[in-house]
Amino acid sequence: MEIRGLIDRGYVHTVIRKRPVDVHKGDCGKVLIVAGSREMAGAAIFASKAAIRCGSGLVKICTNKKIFLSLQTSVPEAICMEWGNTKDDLMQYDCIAIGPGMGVDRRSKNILKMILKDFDKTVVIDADGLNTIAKYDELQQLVRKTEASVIMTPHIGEAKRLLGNANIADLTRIEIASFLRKKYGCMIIVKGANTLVAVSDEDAYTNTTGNPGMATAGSGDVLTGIITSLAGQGLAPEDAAKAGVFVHGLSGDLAADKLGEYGLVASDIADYVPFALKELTE
Ligand SMILES: NC(=O)C1=CN([C@@H]2O[C@H](COP(=O)(O)OP(=O)(O)OC[C@H]3O[C@@H](n4cnc5c(N)ncnc54)[C@H](OP(=O)(O)O)[C@@H]3O)[C@@H](O)[C@H]2O)[C@@H](O)CC1
Ligand SMILES: Nc1ncnc2c1ncn2[C@@H]1O[C@H](COP(=O)(O)OP(=O)(O)O)[C@@H](O)[C@H]1O
Ligand SMILES: [Mg+2]
Repeated sequence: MEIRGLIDRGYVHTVIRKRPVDVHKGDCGKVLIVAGSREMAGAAIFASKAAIRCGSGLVKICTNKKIFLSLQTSVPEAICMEWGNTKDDLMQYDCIAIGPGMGVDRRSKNILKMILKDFDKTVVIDADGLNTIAKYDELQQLVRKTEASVIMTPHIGEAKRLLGNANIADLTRIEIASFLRKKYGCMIIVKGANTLVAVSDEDAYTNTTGNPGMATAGSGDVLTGIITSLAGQGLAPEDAAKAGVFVHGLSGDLAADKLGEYGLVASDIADYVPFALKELTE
């Protein structure tokens, strides 16, 4: 695997376009985000707020009923759904995200299994979605076999778990991506300063946006929402992954210009997504 180039503004301009005047919400993607739990409502809020702010026509959140009220207060545009109802026809969605703050248990395993078996568009897997896959061989096989285009978004700690707790401390980002790619055969985003996006066994790209202010709880959940939204709006999985990390970093940069790096929080990144998209489509 080699770094083929940088993810820069010039490239992102070619994949995120100004909206046609006659567009309607049905054209803007219907996405499902499986996220959150009683202890971690925030993760579901950040991901769904980012997805709606990134332009999705409809965002549905599948989560624990106990956090419906917090979600509906923080992101009233999103529709809440209970875990048990995930069987509701998955193919109606243009993209599905799974993982932020959902916990690692049998229920997480079962939902992942269902999505990987029954869905054939883009699936973004983050956080506890990745931790659950790391725990069950059966899911690891399914990631390799699924017809869906899977995008995994690990930070270094999650990457280590996905590689069976191997010692990866001395590996470069590209070596980590390469091992993950060999094991899972899907698109891999290794997060952190200069996030790396590995789109095939040969090709990887480095992001050029983002700042240390983004080292704050929930900023990865925002990234999940952005990539999911872009894939749901019709970007090819590879473009959703690459443009998604760029838009995420640019939103963080615009937020930091205004707020500085210390006080920047995840909700700010989601709130600045519209400004990043405005800049990119003007
Ligand atoms: N408000 C909410 O609801 C929020 C909920 N959230 C949810 O919390 C859940 C747990 O997710 P999490 O990422 O916080 O914990 P976890 O996977 O154990 O990772 C920590 C381990 O990984 C390592 N590590 C991490 N990054 C690294 C790096 N860049 N480079 C190197 N190492 C790195 C780190 O190592 P250390 O720093 O200790 O050396 C440590 O061992 C998950 O469901 C998530 O969605 C969050 O989204 C926050 C907001
Ligand atoms: N120093 C940094 N520079 C640029 N981006 C960063 C930096 N630190 C963290 N980020 C970004 O913030 C996000 C953190 O995601 P993650 O570790 O999953 O956090 P959380 O689980 O709390 O949401 C990633 O997109 C990562 O690239
Ligand atoms: Mg995370």
